Amino acid sequence: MVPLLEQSEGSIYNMSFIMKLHRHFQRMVILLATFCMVSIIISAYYLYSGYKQENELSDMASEVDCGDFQHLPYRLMEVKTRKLSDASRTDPTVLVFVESQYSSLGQDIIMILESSRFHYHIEIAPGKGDLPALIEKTRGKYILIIYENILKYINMDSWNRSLLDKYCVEYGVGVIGFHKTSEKSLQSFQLKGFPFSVYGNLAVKDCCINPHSPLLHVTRSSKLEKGSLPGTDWTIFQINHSAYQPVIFAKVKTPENLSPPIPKGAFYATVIHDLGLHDGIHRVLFGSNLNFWLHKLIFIDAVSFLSGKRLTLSLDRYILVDIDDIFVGKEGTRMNTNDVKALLDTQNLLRAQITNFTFNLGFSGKFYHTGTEEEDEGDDRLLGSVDEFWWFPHMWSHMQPHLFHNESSLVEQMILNKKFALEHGIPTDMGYAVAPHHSGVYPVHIQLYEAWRKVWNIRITSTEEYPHLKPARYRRGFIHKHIMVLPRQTCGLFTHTIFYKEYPGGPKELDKSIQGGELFFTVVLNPISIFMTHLSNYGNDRLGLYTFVNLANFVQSWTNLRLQTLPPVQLAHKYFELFPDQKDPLWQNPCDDKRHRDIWSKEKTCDRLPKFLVIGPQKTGTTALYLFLVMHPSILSNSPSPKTFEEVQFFNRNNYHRGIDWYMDFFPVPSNVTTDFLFEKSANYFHSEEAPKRAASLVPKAKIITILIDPSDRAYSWYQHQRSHEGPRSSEV
Ligand SMILES: Nc1ncnc2c1ncn2[C@@H]1O[C@H](COP(=O)(O)OS(=O)(=O)O)[C@@H](OP(=O)(O)O)[C@H]1O
Repeated sequence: MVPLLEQSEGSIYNMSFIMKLHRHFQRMVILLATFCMVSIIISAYYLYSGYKQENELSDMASEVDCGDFQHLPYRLMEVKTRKLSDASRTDPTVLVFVESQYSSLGQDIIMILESSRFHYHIEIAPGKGDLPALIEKTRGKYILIIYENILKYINMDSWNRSLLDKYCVEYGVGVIGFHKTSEKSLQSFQLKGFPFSVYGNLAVKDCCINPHSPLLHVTRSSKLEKGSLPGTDWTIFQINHSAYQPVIFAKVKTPENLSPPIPKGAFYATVIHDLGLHDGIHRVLFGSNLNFWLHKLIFIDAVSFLSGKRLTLSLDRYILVDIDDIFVGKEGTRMNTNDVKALLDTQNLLRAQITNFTFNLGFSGKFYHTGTEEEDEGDDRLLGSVDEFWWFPHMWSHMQPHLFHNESSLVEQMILNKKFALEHGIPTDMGYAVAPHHSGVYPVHIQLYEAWRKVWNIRITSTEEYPHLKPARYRRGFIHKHIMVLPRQTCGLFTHTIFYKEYPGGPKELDKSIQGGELFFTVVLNPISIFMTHLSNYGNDRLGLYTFVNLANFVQSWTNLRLQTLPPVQLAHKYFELFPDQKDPLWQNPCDDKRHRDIWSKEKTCDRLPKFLVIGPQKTGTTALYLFLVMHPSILSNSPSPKTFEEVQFFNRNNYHRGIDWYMDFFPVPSNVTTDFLFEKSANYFHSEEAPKRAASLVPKAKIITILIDPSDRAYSWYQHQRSHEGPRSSEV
């Protein structure tokens, strides 16, 4: 028997064990419950803060310098976009809806498309949203749609909008639009159909690029771009949906009066990308125009991305820097030995950024050693490093070739320069030459072409003048008499730009041009840029070195472009490989452009061009008409051609490549330019594919005469003609 006490002790012991167990269990339950609660709270916190982060992206971003990308909010991670459909079912033409023919943003859009050599079609955006035909047979007519004013797209009537959306989805076509607020617009509103708010009429500053934006191609996400952005009418997008990605951010400068208020110093998207996750259509919206250079760059990339890379610029950029007149310069403005040393050092420095970079030096031997003592030593230092550079000849005495009517005197001048080159070990086989002031290159002075070939075996030259100096984006190349003429670009350095402080328009103009201005976009938009600079840009303040070092730095910081240099012959082949359709020239009247007239030989005239053309067609009585016309005392025609008799047949076939001197030689010099009428009859201009554009270019004001008769009469006459000439088709008729 267990004693009671003991019994009770035992039972007490048992009881306390159970109670302990119970307490432990209770504690465990409480602990577990607490743990669960804490987990829930933590999860809720993170969920909430995650949501908040998405909603208040800009607030988070405001605390970081966007150059430090690892601290930027999670939304800036790589994203999956909806794949663009096969865009090859559309023509590579952009449909641009502009506000008016003269609207400035519309013109900027067109300017970039033209400079990129993309095809486009312009429509004035109608109020209701009526659309042009988008499909031809089963093919889409447009690869991309651009709205200068995105509100025209957003507010179009539902019928047109659903048509456009259907087209975009079916053909994988994206939309680019610009939202620019005016003084009248609301400061804050919801963009109809989009899950984000828009704030307008703002000034913004300090901007950076989302490095994970799938749009980026040419553009490289770089450091924070400090400073105010142009204009005070910016729109910013406050996104709270993961289907939209910011592309560019900027801080708001004037947020005081905003309702609802937004934090000062926060980053907000000025460009957003609708990833197409919602309705299958990619859209890129700009909260301003294209005045800001980074918007221009992103616009180029948006066109590339949304066209499935069919309207895209390659990343290779070839740059050739010519230094003209390396010995020609006023005493006191030329290079001394230190300048030459700096030239060599900079050339080496630039090679790190521009593969194979080499300055291309042009020389006129007559001016060697015509500076001060120090400058003459500079000349010798240049020749002491002759192998470090590429060289190209000018005229011996820097004369303009169009002043030489006689080819043999041009040849003489060139021989003198060649002798100088041989005496000083300057290479004579580069195949490239440039003429002072573009003289003789375009408009073509045929004597120059002939002399170049004979003396130097020149195969390449360059000019800014074809077809005209301005607009620069229309400059083209051509091949004439086996000489490849490449377009030259303008870099803003001339004989008189020798001091930074005295740069035209103020020194900051040069910096602006380099940092996202004209010079920068010249490189971005032209696969090949040949720049002409002058000796005096490398002495004095050495502006030439300043310009190209800073340009290369800027291009490298903000783009993915691969800069390189090629010797002129290879460069020319590359050019016509890229632009084969430019090989054939299109001649213009040299007297229609003042700059061209100035470099057109005084011994030649522009008056020996026809005022009207009888274009055929054949067998319609053109010979009879020709004979009747020449009976008139004021109507004069060409002298006969040995091969084609009264017809010159210039515009239709290969005679065109003989040049305008050849053509004009057929015509008399009119005794009275106003009352005399020169004309030409070539009956096969009528069916020539080339003749219309060639004639429109050279004689744009010429009247055209054509004779139309009953086609069966013409066919019968043609049949007789073929029979009498034993033509191949006569027996088939
Ligand atoms: N005044 C007048 N009115 C109408 N038709 C005329 C006139 N004069 C010539 N002819 C007829 O035109 C035919 C020759 O045309 P073309 O001179 O244009 O021929 S060509 O293309 O230059 O070879 C040729 O036609 P066929 O005789 O039928 O061959 C000419 O007879």
